[in-house]
Order: sequence, then C-alpha cells, then structure tokens
Amino acid sequence: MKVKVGINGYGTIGKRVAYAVSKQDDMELIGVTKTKPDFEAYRAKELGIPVYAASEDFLPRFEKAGFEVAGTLNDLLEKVDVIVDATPGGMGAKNKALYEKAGVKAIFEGGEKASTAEVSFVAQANYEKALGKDYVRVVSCNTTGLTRTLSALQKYIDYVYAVMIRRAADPNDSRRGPVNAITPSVTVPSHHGPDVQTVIPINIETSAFVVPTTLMHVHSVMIELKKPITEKDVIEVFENTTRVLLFEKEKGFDSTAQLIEFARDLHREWNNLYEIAVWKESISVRGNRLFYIQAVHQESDVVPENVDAIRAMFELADKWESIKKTNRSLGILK
Ligand SMILES: NC(=O)C1=CN([C@@H]2O[C@H](COP(=O)(O)OP(=O)(O)OC[C@H]3O[C@@H](n4cnc5c(N)ncnc54)[C@H](OP(=O)(O)O)[C@@H]3O)[C@@H](O)[C@H]2O)C=CC1
Ligand SMILES: O=C(OP(=O)(O)O)[C@H](O)COP(=O)(O)O
Repeated sequence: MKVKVGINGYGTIGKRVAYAVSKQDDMELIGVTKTKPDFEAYRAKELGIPVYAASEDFLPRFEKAGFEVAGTLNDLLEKVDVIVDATPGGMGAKNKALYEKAGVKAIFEGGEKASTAEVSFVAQANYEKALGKDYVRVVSCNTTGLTRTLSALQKYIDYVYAVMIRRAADPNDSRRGPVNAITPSVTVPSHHGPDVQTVIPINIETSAFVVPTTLMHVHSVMIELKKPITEKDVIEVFENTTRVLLFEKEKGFDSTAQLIEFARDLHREWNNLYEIAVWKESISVRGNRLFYIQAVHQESDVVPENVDAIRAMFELADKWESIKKTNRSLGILK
C-alpha cells in the first residue's frame, strides 16, 4: 500500500517534505497547495506536482494569472490519506476542522501548540507513540535538535540548561531580516525547554536570542549529570546516534558557514543538513557538568521526521526500519 500524501503550504518546510515524500517507495505525493501563482507554484508544476489553491478565496489570483490549478484544498483532501500542514504557525490549528471533516489524518509542524495533535514527535525519541495516530505534531527545528542529542544522553541527565542562538530569518525571507540587532526572548524559559518535555520527560530550561544570520541556529547545552560520563563516552554516544554528526573545528568547521558549505559539497538538495551538527571539541566534562555546542539547519532537520511520522501513523514500519529507510532515501549519513 502506498500512502497518499498532500501538502498544505508549499513553503520552506512544505516543499522539502514534498521532495522527501516523493523519494519514498511507500508514499505517493498527490498534490500541494499555494495561495498564489508565484515562481514556487510554477516550479511545482514543472516538476509534475499538481498545485491546488489553498482555499476558494485564492482562486481569483490563479485565474487572473492564467495558472490552472487542480482544484482547491477541499478537492485535495478528497484524494489523500494524510495531509502535512506546513502553513505558517498557528494556522494548522484552524485548518484541523477541515481535516477532521474530510476524515484525513494530519501532521502539524512546530509552529502549532502541542495540544493541536495527539503526539509531539521526534522519530528516534518516541516513534512508537505515533503508531496508528490521526494527528501528530513534528516539533520545531530547535526542539528536534535538542531532543535528538538529549534523548541519546537521557540516562545521564539530571538537569539541562540550554541557550538557543536563533537565526533571524530563513535565506528566502527578505521581509523579516536579518536585522542589525540581537533580540532576546524575554520570557524565560523560552518555549523550547517546555517543548522538549512534550517529547521526552527531562528537566530542562532554555533561554533564546535571535541574531542577524539566516544559515542555522546554534545551541549551547549545559547538563548537570546524575551519572558520571567521560568526554570519550559522549563522543561514542553521538557517533552511534542517528541524525547527529560530529564536526571538528580542527578540520575547518569554524562556524555555521562551513557546515552549510559541507552540505553544499555533498550536493544536498537546497543544501539541506538534516543531521544535527555537534562540534566535537566543544564536548567537555567538568565535574558533574557536561557541555557541548550544536548547530541546527532550521530548514531541513524536521524533514525526515515528517516522513517517519507518516510511516508511524499508518503503521507501515517499525521505528528503526522507518528511520533507516528515510535516511537511505535522503542520503542522511547515519
Ligand atoms: N522555517 C523554519 O525554519 C521552520 C519552520 N517550522 C514550522 O513549519 C511551519 C511552516 O513554516 P515555514 O515553512 O517556514 O513557512 P513558510 O512561510 O515558508 O511557508 C508557509 C506556506 O504556507 C502557505 N500559506 C500561507 N498562508 C496560507 C493560508 N492562508 N492557507 C494555506 N496556506 C497558506 C504559504 O503559501 P504561499 O507561498 O503560496 O503564500 C507557504 O507555502 C510552521 O509551523 C513553522 O513554525 C518548523 C521548523 C523550522
Ligand atoms: O521552529 C523554528 O524555531 P523555534 O524552535 O525557535 O520556534 C523555526 O526555526 C521557525 O522559527 P521562527 O518561528 O522564528 O520562524
């Protein structure tokens, strides 16, 4: 059986998930929605992807441009088993009623509240919780990044404090920035710590700052240990953790710029770095405290999670079968 997948919101995340779905032999990409006939809509059509108007209200825009759509979101919902809602944060919760009415399963993204779905999801941490579910939320890029490394170390952790240095805007976003400023999230803890707790039970608090860059987020992670662990052990844990890669400053990885160049050198689509990048030299144990620094490619780390979430919701594979299949299909290194 091939699961029929639709994407509502063919933007930064939606287009990458559409690409990833098209690479799976157990899924079929049925169509995507757009609100306007811009270059992304034309490109989707060139790729042979049926484009639907995100609602009837948007039809006149397409008609005026002479862009023939395959229908509206409601028509797409009639043809799919699952819809991936990658609309701007908060919109997914409003769309949920449409999905319920159509009897279609739905995946929501990290911009939605945890309460929008039955489960908040990171494949390697809680794949089983999404088995057979109708509504799953793939958590935000930062939460996914934190959860990947922290779940691997969970048995050693008493308490985590992490500082999130967030990119101001995605590279395609010329409206939001970057701006010449550092903007703190003045609410402490920032939403990231509580959000990790929707996936794994862990003591964690975070604070967050937005800085003028578009490439990646960076996290400074500080852990109080309840069980001793050495730096060598931590390196071994991360070497054996899927979707986490170690990078060395010694080899020229001075900053997020070289991490993105690495993804470009791999000829990854959109220079996606699906893996969380941990700087090897940053792993440091001092007494009962462990420190490390990691970077998150915000545009892509959640993409394999969406694919695994679909497999879990339709019980197509067990956890490691799905993760391995997704990794292979996207060229994820381990
Ligand atoms: N960007 C990131 O770094 C990450 C984002 N997320 C989460 O993913 C979700 C999507 O974010 P992102 O991809 O960045 O957003 P984008 O703004 O890049 O894309 C949003 C998409 O939704 C469409 N859209 C806009 N308005 C409507 C509407 N009224 N009805 C239906 N579709 C609409 C847009 O269509 P059109 O282009 O035609 O206007 C666009 O395709 C959010 O929940 C976000 O928090 C999670 C991880 C990382
Ligand atoms: O999910 C993300 O970040 P977050 O974990 O800081 O909310 C994405 O980078 C989107 O963040 P944005 O809401 O600042 O665009």
